[in-house]
Amino acid sequence: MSDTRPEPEEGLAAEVRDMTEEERAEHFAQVTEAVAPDREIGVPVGDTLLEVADVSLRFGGLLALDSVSFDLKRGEILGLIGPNGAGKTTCFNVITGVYRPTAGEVRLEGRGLGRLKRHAITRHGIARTFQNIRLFDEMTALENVVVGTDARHRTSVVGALCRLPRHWREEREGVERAMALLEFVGIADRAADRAKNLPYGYQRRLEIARALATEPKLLCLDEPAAGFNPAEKDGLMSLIRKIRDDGYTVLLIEHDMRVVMGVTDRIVVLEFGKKIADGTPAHVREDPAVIAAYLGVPDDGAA
Ligand SMILES: Nc1ncnc2c1ncn2[C@@H]1O[C@H](COP(=O)(O)OP(=O)(O)OP(=O)(O)O)[C@@H](O)[C@H]1O
Repeated sequence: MSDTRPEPEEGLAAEVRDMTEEERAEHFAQVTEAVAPDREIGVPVGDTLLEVADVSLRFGGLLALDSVSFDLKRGEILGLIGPNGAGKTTCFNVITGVYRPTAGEVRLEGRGLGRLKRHAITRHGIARTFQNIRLFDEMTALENVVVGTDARHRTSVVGALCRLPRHWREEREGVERAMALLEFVGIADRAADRAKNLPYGYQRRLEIARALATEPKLLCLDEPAAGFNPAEKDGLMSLIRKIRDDGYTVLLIEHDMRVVMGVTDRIVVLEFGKKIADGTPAHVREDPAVIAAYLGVPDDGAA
């Protein structure tokens, strides 16, 4: 990938490009507010948001997760790494309700997610992106994000069909917030383009915007840097930090060690479905069990 990273001026809607520096600062403050309306900006790493408690998951004869436990603090960027087949995506799938654990429990803000369905888990505040981009190809970038804001709407189907005032207000607010999100992730200049026509890097950012549209407490990113060149990876790292600084908590699966080491506060390492390490990037990098798990993997290559 060579031409997909937004330059500083790229990704901005035309009217923002024409603004003075002061107007832009004011505008971006409003964008930040619109992107995280209910969050305290700049929340410090704090109390426990998510607990993965003794979770096991069996696929037939394969124990894909074996009594895995870790937690995630509010405002933290946590990396989940491990060699291929270690159980990272399975762990995401358990957290987001795709699979139910064979044993153990996932708790969000102390509350077991139990038998909640996927959409209910989204409503409780967990959103994700996918290893293989999943967008509505024929919809515009803006429409893709508006769909995400729908998860928060309170109008009933009857209310929508009867075009009640709340329905219109929510529609309008949804579009405004979606536009702010496109700007936040740096792709507002292509808001009206169909998703399938966007450059690859824009599609990845669009997935993130759509996930943020559900106003998650926890954003789970599954290999967001896959297929990116080094400059694009730098751009992505800045975006992940910006997302955290806006009050979100981030769980990141990523194969690229430079990205993982550069952006996370803490890292959990899985191998063959078991947790083998949990600590700061500096600690994990020196851990003999982690080094052994990764032996033979090139520095900049797959984790
Ligand atoms: N639906 C499934 N049915 C059976 N086995 C599965 C299923 N999903 C995953 N597995 C197996 O579970 C193990 C963990 O897979 P998982 O995809 O979670 O690993 P991963 O760490 O995300 O790997 P990668 O880095 O390659 O994406 C693997 O052995 C995989 O083959």
